[in-house]
This record gives sequence, structure tokens and C-alpha cells, in this order.
Amino acid sequence: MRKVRVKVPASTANLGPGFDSLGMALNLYAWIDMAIAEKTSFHLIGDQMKGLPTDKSNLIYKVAQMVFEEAGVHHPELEIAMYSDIPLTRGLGSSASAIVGALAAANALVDNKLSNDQLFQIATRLEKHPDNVGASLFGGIVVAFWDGDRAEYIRLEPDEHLEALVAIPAFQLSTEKARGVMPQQVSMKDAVFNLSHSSLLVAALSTGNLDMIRHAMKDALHQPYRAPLIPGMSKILEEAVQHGALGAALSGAGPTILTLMDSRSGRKEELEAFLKDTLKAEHIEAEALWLKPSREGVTVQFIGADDAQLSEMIKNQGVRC
Ligand SMILES: Nc1ncnc2c1ncn2[C@@H]1O[C@H](COP(=O)(O)OP(=O)(O)OP(=O)(O)O)[C@@H](O)[C@H]1O
Ligand SMILES: N[C@@H](CCO)C(=O)O
Repeated sequence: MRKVRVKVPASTANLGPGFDSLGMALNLYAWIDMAIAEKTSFHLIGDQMKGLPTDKSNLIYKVAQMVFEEAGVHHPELEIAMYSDIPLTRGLGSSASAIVGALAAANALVDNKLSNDQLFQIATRLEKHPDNVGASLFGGIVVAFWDGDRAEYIRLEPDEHLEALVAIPAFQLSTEKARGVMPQQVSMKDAVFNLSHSSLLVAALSTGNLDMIRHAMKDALHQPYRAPLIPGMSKILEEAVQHGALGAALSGAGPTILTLMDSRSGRKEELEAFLKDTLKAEHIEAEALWLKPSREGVTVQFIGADDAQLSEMIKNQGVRC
């Protein structure tokens, strides 16, 4: 029986002004093992997987079936195991990682009949915006758009000194809810504000002009409306730069808050203390995690009967890499 194991990175979307168009992969991962089987079974490992369906309504199963359909093959029964370090519904792209992981695993099982571009188009149609899925699929920083028909992207290599400190609140905030508070229309002034800041941010990231991030990482389209959902966020976005950050933003649809830092700054402790203290003052329980951009997107390997089960691999090797 052929079995594939995929490793897929988390992602942070928007990076402030790049709403639905900028994403960066992070070195926090999910793993999926998938094999064609006689009877469908799910083995969901770890706390992050609690509450997810273990029948054919599971997102991983449904996405895999889309690949088989597109490839013109019939594989209704699958053995699926999944472990994830990516917290659910917190703004770190858990749904995108599940979609991308399932697409890559199923595609490997049908000898890569679908191209990377086809996978990107399917993933974007499912997620409805290309920022998280593009980053999880291709790694690095992805600049993209989706016009409802096709998605296009360019991948940027992250600067070697770029680091991220994320504060992950203990509460969940669904993308649906965080999009629901946004207005249907915005002013020309706000549109121009985001256009200019997002363009400057892409230029700063692609030229390694990290000091410009503090001016560029500002947004008028979504963060002001989402701020009431995340107590402490506005203060962090306004003041993180004074505590050593290059810039700060809501990660994806939140509630995680992302700060970027130059690894040479020597102010990591100060920034971490500022984030923790600010959230604590608002009675928000949160985990602070230092991460790096993941240069690699989803990776796939075939494993044999002798390879460790996913649960053993997690136990033996640890999971953060
Ligand atoms: N491994 C998985 N298997 C099945 N469903 C999943 C899996 N991972 C995520 N999901 C689904 O995706 C939902 C979370 O998606 P949502 O877009 O709200 O948040 P997110 O992707 O974590 O954050 P963001 O999109 O803001 O970065 C979960 O509640 C669950 O329904
Ligand atoms: N760009 C999306 C990311 C969340 O999936 C948003 O901010 O709503």
C-alpha cells in the first residue's frame, strides 16, 4: 500500500495592508499521512485536532476527493492521519494548511496528475482568498490576487534576518465572524491608504529594506473594524515599534497578533514582555511564540510499511522544526 506523508507550514495572511493578497509561511507545521484503503479511517492526533469530524465530512477527505475527481480516478476510501501544531481558528491559516496538505497528499497518490498551478487554483477557490493557501503551498512570502476565476501570484524570498513573534490568544475567532464585521464599501481615501502601504510593504520585503516596514505595515481596510474583537490589539499595533518591532499586524482574520522583528535587534525580550503585558492588562490569556518564515511550502514524501506511524514520529522526533 502506497502511503504519503506531507508536511505543510502555517501562514500569516494580510501582513497588515495586504488584505486577501499577502501571505507568509511560518515554521509551525501540520503533518498528514494518506493512503488509499479498503475502508475510510481517521486518526487525528493531538489537542489541536479535538472536535474535528472523523468521518467523510472531514475537510481533508473532501478535498482529497476533489483531486481524484479532477484527475479522473476513483478512490472513495482513504486512510488519513493528521497531527498539527497549528492552532485552529486563530489566524495562522489552519484551514489553508488542511486544504493544501490534503491537495498535495492526494495529488501524490495519483502520480502528480495535477500541476502546482491547478492545486493553487483549487485551494484558492476553496479558501476564497489566495493569501494563506499560496504561502502554505509555495512557502516564503506570496503576493497574489484572485478575481473569482483565476488566482495569480509571485513568491518572494524572505529576508534572512526576518523573525516573527506571534501572540496567540486562547480564544478562537472564526474567519467568517472576523469578515462579518467589515463594511461592504470603503472610502477612496482608505483604498488609496492601503494601496500605497501594501505596495511599499512589498517593495520593502523584496528589497530587504526592513526599516521601511514600520511605515508600510499599516492598514485602514480591516484592522480598525476587527480591533473591538481583540482587546489590546490596537495598543500593540500602535506601540510595538517603540519596543523593537519592525511592524505589527493582525495575523489573518485574528485573533493572533503578529509582530515582525530584525533578528539582529537584540530587543526580543522587551518586545515579548510588551505583548504579554498588554494582553494581560486586558485579561487576555495568550501564548507568545517566536517563529521564522518557512522558505519551504508543502513537502511530500512516500513512506513505506517500515516507516513510523505519524503518532510515533511525533513522539520520537518532537514536532517543532
Ligand atoms: N485539519 C483540519 N481538518 C478539518 N478541518 C479543519 C482542519 N483545520 C482547520 N479546519 C477547519 O477550518 C476552521 C478554521 O478556519 P478559519 O479560516 O476560521 O481559521 P484559520 O484558518 O485557523 O485562520 P485564518 O484563516 O484567519 O488564518 C476550523 O474551525 C475547521 O472547521
Ligand atoms: N485575508 C483573510 C485571511 C483569513 O483567512 C482575512 O483577513 O479575512
